Amino acid sequence: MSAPAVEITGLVKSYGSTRAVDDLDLRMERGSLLALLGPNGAGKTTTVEVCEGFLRPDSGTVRVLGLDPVRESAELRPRVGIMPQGGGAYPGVRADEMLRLVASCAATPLDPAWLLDVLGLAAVRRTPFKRLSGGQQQRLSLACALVGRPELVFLDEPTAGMDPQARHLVWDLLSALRRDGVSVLLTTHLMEEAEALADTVVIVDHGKVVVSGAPQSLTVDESGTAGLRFKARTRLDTALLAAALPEGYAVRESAPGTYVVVGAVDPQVVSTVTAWCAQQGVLPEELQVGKRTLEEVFLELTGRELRA
Ligand SMILES: Nc1ncnc2c1ncn2[C@@H]1O[C@H](COP(=O)(O)OP(=O)(O)OP(=O)(O)O)[C@@H](O)[C@H]1O
Repeated sequence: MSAPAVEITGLVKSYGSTRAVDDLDLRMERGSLLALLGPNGAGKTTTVEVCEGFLRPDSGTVRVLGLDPVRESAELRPRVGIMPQGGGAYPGVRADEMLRLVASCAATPLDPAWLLDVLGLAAVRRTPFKRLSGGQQQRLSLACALVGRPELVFLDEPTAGMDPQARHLVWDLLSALRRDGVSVLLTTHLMEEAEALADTVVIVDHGKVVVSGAPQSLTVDESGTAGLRFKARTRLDTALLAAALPEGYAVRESAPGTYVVVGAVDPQVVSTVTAWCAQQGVLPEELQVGKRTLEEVFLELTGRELRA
């Protein structure tokens, strides 16, 4: 059986006294798309740079396509595509020259003209890199990561700074790659990107995995149902509210002033919650029945906003 696309065990990486990655485990199956989601400074880039072989772990093991990314980098390089954060190129090089140059290093490259077209760059193919907009530079950098037909790609914030139209072009291309069996590991702090694309989302914070799983499984609550949430003043008596509900329901204050009713929601449950709030003289704001967003998952687990 072939090794996983990426397997990380107990990864620790510090910069001086800053522990950027703190005992992180991760497994990514071949042909899947994994999103490392977390706020700024969570350790996403550091994790990816260790996988790319640019940084050595302080401790722990990392295997990419079954290989050690530092010791076996020569074997890995032709099989892996990399889009670093911020990209970069010679300022004077034209978009198509740059992509053709990268393609010339690969055994069986994709057609550069096709890739420029798919990424909405055909009209600027003769434009020097430094004159491309930030979003166009990002797309060219993505094209460079993909043109060699890699088995696995690492994309560090691939859509940062793109307008919604460009972002959707990139999402479509990444979905197509995944359908073709390419393994994709991307970092993002856009939860809608993770929800739209990923088979597996790994939410990281302070260098640790907070939670991981399929987006559909993370966004239902622990009872496996859609759940009910509302906001109100802090420190409501959650035990009292739970007692007003049928047996088996639980109520938590998941973050200060955010309440979650865990259990199957039906009209009677909504009515009981609002009636109980009325008795307490409390207005339940933003009352919501349905799946959580990944933003809410992060908030409930860390007490902080993902975008903060
Ligand atoms: N070269 C470096 N030297 C010192 N500290 C660093 C260096 N690179 C990263 N750090 C620190 O390590 C921590 C993790 O950074 P990292 O870039 O891996 O996070 P990130 O999740 O990718 O963040 P972002 O979303 O902002 O890119 C942060 O506290 C950061 O300041």
